[in-house]
Amino acid sequence: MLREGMELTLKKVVTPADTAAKVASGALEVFSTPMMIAFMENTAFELAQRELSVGETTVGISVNIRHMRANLIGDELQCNAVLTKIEGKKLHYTVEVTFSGEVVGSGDHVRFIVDEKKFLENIKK
Ligand SMILES: CC(C)(COP(=O)(O)OP(=O)(O)OC[C@H]1O[C@@H](n2cnc3c(N)ncnc32)[C@H](O)[C@@H]1OP(=O)(O)O)[C@@H](O)C(=O)NCCC(=O)NCCS
Repeated sequence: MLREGMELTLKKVVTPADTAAKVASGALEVFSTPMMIAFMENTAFELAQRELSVGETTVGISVNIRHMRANLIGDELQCNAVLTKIEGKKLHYTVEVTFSGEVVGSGDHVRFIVDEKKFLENIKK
């Protein structure tokens, strides 16, 4: 069962697929902001998914993130997500990525609990 205050920490090593040059968010071979946000979303998603029923999942509906420190391929990062507030189907998180104890990026993220089948059926074509 989901409870306010739950948290999860995941690790990841920066790979060549994660760079700004690779995902076209910039020119340099450094850890990209979109892949940092994907790591934050993945941590928040995993935290919720472990507690949901079969057929339920979460989708991301909001991110408000700062990226404060650059990283190179091979750096081992940690992401911590804390479920700060449950508001009906809305799950509010704080997320923080660190490298060697220094903050790489942080911010707020919101996910929404959906029924997988209904969500896909409701997408307008
Ligand atoms: C999640 C989603 C289905 C909610 O739509 P819905 O079921 O019609 O629900 P509503 O529009 O009534 O919104 C429910 C609540 O979420 C809020 N909300 C919905 N989308 C939001 C967004 N993008 N940012 C912030 N709040 C949002 C609404 O303001 C509402 O808040 P309230 O209950 O306090 O009034 C819809 O926003 C959506 O499909 N978003 C895209 C998600 C996505 O594709 N993510 C990427 C894949 S993981």
